[in-house]
Amino acid sequence: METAAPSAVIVAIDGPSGTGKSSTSKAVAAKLGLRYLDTGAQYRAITWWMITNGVDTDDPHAIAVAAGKPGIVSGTDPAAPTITVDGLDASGPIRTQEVTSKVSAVSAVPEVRTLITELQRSIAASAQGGIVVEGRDIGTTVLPDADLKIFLTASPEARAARRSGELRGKEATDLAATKEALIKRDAADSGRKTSPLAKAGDAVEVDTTELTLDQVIECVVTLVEEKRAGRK
Ligand SMILES: Nc1ncnc2c1ncn2[C@@H]1O[C@H](COP(=O)(O)OP(=O)(O)O)[C@@H](O)[C@H]1O
Ligand SMILES: Nc1ccn([C@@H]2O[C@H](COP(=O)(O)OP(=O)(O)O)[C@@H](O)[C@H]2O)c(=O)n1
Repeated sequence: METAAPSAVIVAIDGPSGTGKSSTSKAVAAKLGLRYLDTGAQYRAITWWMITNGVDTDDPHAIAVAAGKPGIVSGTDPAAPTITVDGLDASGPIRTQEVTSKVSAVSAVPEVRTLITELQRSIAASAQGGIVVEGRDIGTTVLPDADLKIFLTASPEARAARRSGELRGKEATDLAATKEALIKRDAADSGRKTSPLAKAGDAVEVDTTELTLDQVIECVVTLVEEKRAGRK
């Protein structure tokens, strides 16, 4: 006899910028009836708060002192994820190039990471039916006991092309500048002392360079279903 309801599953999806983490995670969560958490949005939200409140983002001490002040709330419906800071919708302002250029410095501050990591763990713990959590350190640090860990990669060229396609029309950008900014952010995120961007030893690596988004989604859905079925 087959068992009935699938058990709650926690999926960690990590990787550098433009590998498809957000698009894949949202789609997988929606298909499988799981919640969805964009942890990058939380680091962007705290960075936006620092900028709008005049905190010098080049001063780790000032960032550490202010880290506990903003109230960040993430909505985890994959069809309509939300992020608010002190009750204000931050989904637009957190995507500006100014925030993108400063987020690595803010997210490298240990006090910021401790607070945001606690928030992420409590969100994951309260997601009764399971959740897909995407970021940089989910499999290594935030949820080391996740049922399934995926590490997405893609060539810098493919990632820059995807990002600049997204930015076109919003803010002036060109491919070379996008690629340079992306490589710089990867280096900062991989090189920081506290929970750097890294593949967990037990993560499944998926190179998305030559795959369509649908193929990546299908691949991850299959891996989750295999986990749920207890076949792996
Ligand atoms: N496999 C893929 N092939 C082509 N475009 C993709 C693929 N995966 C994602 N994209 C596109 O690339 C952009 C960045 O994807 P996103 O999911 O935001 O990446 P990340 O969260 O890793 O930064 C989006 O516009 C998305 O639609
Ligand atoms: N788990 C995470 C997620 C994001 N971040 C930081 O937040 C930044 C923005 O993350 P993001 O996922 O929104 O970035 P994109 O890849 O979508 O551009 C990253 O460059 C990291 O500095 C982190 O440190 N740890």
